[in-house]
Amino acid sequence: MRIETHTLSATAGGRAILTDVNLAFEPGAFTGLIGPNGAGKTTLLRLLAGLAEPAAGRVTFDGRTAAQTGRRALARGIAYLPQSGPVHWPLRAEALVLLGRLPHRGALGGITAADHAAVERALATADATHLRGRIVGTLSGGERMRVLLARALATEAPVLLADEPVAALDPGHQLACMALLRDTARRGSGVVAVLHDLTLAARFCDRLILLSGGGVLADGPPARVLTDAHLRAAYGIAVHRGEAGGEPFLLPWHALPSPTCQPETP
Ligand SMILES: Nc1ncnc2c1ncn2[C@@H]1O[C@H](COP(=O)(O)OP(=O)(O)OP(=O)(O)O)[C@@H](O)[C@H]1O
Repeated sequence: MRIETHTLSATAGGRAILTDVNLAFEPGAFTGLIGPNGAGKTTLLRLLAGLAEPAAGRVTFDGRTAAQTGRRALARGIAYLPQSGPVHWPLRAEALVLLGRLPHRGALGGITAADHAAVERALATADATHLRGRIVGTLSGGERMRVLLARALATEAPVLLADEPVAALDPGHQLACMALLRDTARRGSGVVAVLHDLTLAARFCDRLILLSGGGVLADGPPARVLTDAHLRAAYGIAVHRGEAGGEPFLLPWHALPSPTCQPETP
């Protein structure tokens, strides 16, 4: 599924968050959505998922609006992994993952062998099989995130939108999760993830979109987006750069006084 935004604008609490955003997301690419706190990453992701209405402009899914596509087709086409928060439902992890299969069920349809197989695959892929019997509310932040990732994977949708999927994970699971998202894109899905770790973003993503100042400050391959000038303008930081095994890495090194944010002019 190809998702496009057309002169998309978003407001929240009476304030403009994003203005005139034009982007296209193709199948088979892993895109990282980066930018400072409050830049509008979650806002954009929810619009891409058809979960929110834009203030102006529109989002299309294979050329059609959310209304034309229909709620059920959207739910089958797009898996949305929200930012991790507490889960208060007294639900076992396996039952939560099974909820990812809901878009595939008919009005009176029961759980099929295909649903069970998809849940098994998703639990294994997210390294969450051993958590299947646990009550979700008792899981640690990282365990909960892996179960929520399994729920998104169980949908087996051609698009996966993930909001800070690695924020609560330990370094080993961060690397595994980023590799999993990249592999999911390699198999043909469109994957978009909100990320704060710039080194992980640079290493694993095909494309980065840097949001800042109400719009897209930079969009392209990681090396073109993560320049000193862009990082200074968006985050107000200077970075330390290096290389390991032929791959570049960068570490946020120190904060600079008063960043200025200017969206890129087309
Ligand atoms: N319901 C709301 N009412 C008022 N302001 C809101 C509402 N929802 C979001 N905002 C504001 O919109 C801006 C963008 O929020 P959003 O969650 O998209 O940012 P973000 O880039 O994902 O940030 P973070 O990196 O902190 O998660 C923020 O300033 C936020 O406070």
